[in-house]
Amino acid sequence: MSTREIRIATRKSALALWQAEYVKARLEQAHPGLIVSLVPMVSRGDKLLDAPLAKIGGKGLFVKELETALLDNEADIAVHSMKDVPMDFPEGLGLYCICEREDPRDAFVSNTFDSLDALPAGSIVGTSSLRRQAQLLARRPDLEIRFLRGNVNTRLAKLDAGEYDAIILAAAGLIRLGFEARITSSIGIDDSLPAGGQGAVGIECRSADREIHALLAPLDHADTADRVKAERAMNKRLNGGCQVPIACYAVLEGDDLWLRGLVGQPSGGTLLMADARAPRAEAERLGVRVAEALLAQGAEAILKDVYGEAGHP
Ligand SMILES: NCc1[nH]cc(CCC(=O)O)c1CC(=O)O
Repeated sequence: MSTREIRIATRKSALALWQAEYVKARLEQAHPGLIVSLVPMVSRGDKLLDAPLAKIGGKGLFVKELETALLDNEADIAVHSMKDVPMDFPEGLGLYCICEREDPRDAFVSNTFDSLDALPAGSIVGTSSLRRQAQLLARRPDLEIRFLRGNVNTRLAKLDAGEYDAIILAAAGLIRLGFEARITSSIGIDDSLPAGGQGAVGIECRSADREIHALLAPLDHADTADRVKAERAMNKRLNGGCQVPIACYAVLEGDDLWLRGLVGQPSGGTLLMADARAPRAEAERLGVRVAEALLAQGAEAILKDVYGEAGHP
């Protein structure tokens, strides 16, 4: 029996729907005649919009409902922003495709100032990412970080309402939603190391669905997949995700991966950094190596403080 229809589980946010539509279009293009439908659902992370992610149970907040739909056979694949995907999957599910990465950088968005450096002392910057906060304050301890969550449209509306002098968002989300013109300036990788997986879309499905795996194969982008594999291996070793002050970013140099990693105090007082290179076939070992270099510098104590405040492991 051959698969004729694929049902995509997706969150209902504009960005999630964009990503699901993107996967649908690419599947239809690769497999003429295949019927692809969307199964939109609300995740816990979408319901609890006014709490800091780190305080409401952290990892997996955006993917659990989608995974349940896969396990209950209400959908066949789930499309995720890779930076929101936990390191481990429920029994019977796995990640079978990583699509080509969009711009991985963080973006500075302001209606008044041209760049981070142009912000006067005391300016109010909106972000709820401890990773962005730590790196921002390390460079500009004179800025005031103010809580900002919600989907991309909500965050831009809050900036436009005058609640912040500037906000920081992932460039990828802005570009995908057609808001590229709102990017005042892109922040260099060195100044704001991204979250593992930032800018990449991944597809999760049932491990036993061989036919689905084969249908997804044309969408897989090997370069992105190896880079993200190294980043996720580092996060996994540090037990981290996108809700903790951990950053990492891998690039290819020929057939070698160069992985940079960072763990920071949310205050910006301490930023630990490490990097290493390895053949791309050893992506996972590379991730573990950089994580261990960070642990050797004391990353565990910093992360323990953060988890302690957040009240989860
Ligand atoms: N944590 C929310 C989230 N998950 C993925 C993106 C952006 C797109 C991406 O990184 O693929 C965002 C928004 C943001 O950080 O600005």
